[in-house]
Amino acid sequence: MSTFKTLDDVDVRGKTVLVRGDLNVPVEDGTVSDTTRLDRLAPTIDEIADKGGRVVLLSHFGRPKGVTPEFSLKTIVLPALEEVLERPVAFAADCVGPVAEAAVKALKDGQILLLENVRFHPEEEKNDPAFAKALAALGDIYVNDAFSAAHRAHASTEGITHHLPSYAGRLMQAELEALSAALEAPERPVLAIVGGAKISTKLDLLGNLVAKVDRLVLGGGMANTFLAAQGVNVGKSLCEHDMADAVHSILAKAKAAGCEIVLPVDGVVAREFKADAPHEAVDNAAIPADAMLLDIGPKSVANLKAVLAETKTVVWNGPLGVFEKRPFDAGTVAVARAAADLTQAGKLLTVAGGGDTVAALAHAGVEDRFSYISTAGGAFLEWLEGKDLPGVAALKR
Ligand SMILES: Nc1ncnc2c1ncn2[C@@H]1O[C@H](COP(=O)(O)OP(=O)(O)O)[C@@H](O)[C@H]1O
Ligand SMILES: O=C(OP(=O)(O)O)[C@H](O)COP(=O)(O)O
Repeated sequence: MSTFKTLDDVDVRGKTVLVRGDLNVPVEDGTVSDTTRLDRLAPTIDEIADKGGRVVLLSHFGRPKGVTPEFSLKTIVLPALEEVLERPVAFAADCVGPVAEAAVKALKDGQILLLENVRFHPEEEKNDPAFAKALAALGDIYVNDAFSAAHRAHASTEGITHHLPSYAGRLMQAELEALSAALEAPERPVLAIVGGAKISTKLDLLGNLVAKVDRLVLGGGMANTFLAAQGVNVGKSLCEHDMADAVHSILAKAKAAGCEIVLPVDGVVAREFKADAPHEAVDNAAIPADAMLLDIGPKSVANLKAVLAETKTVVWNGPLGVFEKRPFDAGTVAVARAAADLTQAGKLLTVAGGGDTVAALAHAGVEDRFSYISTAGGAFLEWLEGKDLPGVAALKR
């Protein structure tokens, strides 16, 4: 199998290096609530800058529809990045065209420039060849250090590699090595926990994941979507009602593969999406039509603790509830701590990842008590399915 080139294979001195990072960090109250993705990207940026390369950073942030100030990388992410790097980072208000070109031209050896959100151009997600070429025109070489976005065949992760010598960054290398070491031959039973808010974009991967794991526990908006597809009235909960067919197809695949799907049996509901909103725990059959499920309930937590006790390997992406708003963090925190305790007792191997998942595990105080924490969520699960991730495959070409 051909493998990719790394920073060991190139002299970056005096070169303009386009570095694709994943600066899609969780934000709470106008600040970055978890800097893990920045911390883990920093060694690649430092190495290139210290060797005299000119670093031009490319990233997406959120899922904007066109240019929206709320998704600018300038306001919240840029200051956090400068703090992590402990060096100044210049900024250009566009990632292609004259604004970007002028900012790149002004860069000196060892300096760093961040370009505005690549998703402000719809051509990014379409992997438009002309847009990929325009990005590539800004640099001499390309380094992909965004493992967590490697499941996307976008212009800044895939298309650009057709135009520039391409290398893997240190985080990309480290993630692939760590995940292979932990999960190449996992001890069974293997349990996957998938929660969170990204539903339709993660449903596809569940269909394959059920063939790889013995049990699949669902929480968050993903669980709501499964419950609704099975006729449970989930009220005003986060749910993609039009995904019922996809859900039934996954349930059929799980059955054929002998994978047990574990859904919540109860939930914590509230009528307002805010911390300390009046709330109650109810069984699935009693979810009020005007309320939202914001966490799994105590019976579901007890179930999951029992399931964990008979599991050898856990892979986890997506919080089980709205962990950012107390007390709706309780389910995620309880399950995370139970998994961490079993890990520390040497009874369980735990691998978790995802921007918000890492923030949730840090909130639970267990980020150092899992076996491995990945910066990636969806990408890590797709890697686990055995898929050749487009962003990684492009580096191997
Ligand atoms: N029941 C729920 N209702 C609404 N949002 C939820 C629910 N459960 C979890 N979430 C939200 O899901 C988000 C994380 O989802 P996602 O982006 O898929 O995870 P990750 O970034 O780890 O891959 C969190 O902001 C959390 O508040
Ligand atoms: O946060 C990310 O993925 P994750 O939610 O699976 O951890 C990546 O930045 C990819 O973002 P996307 O799912 O909008 O392509």
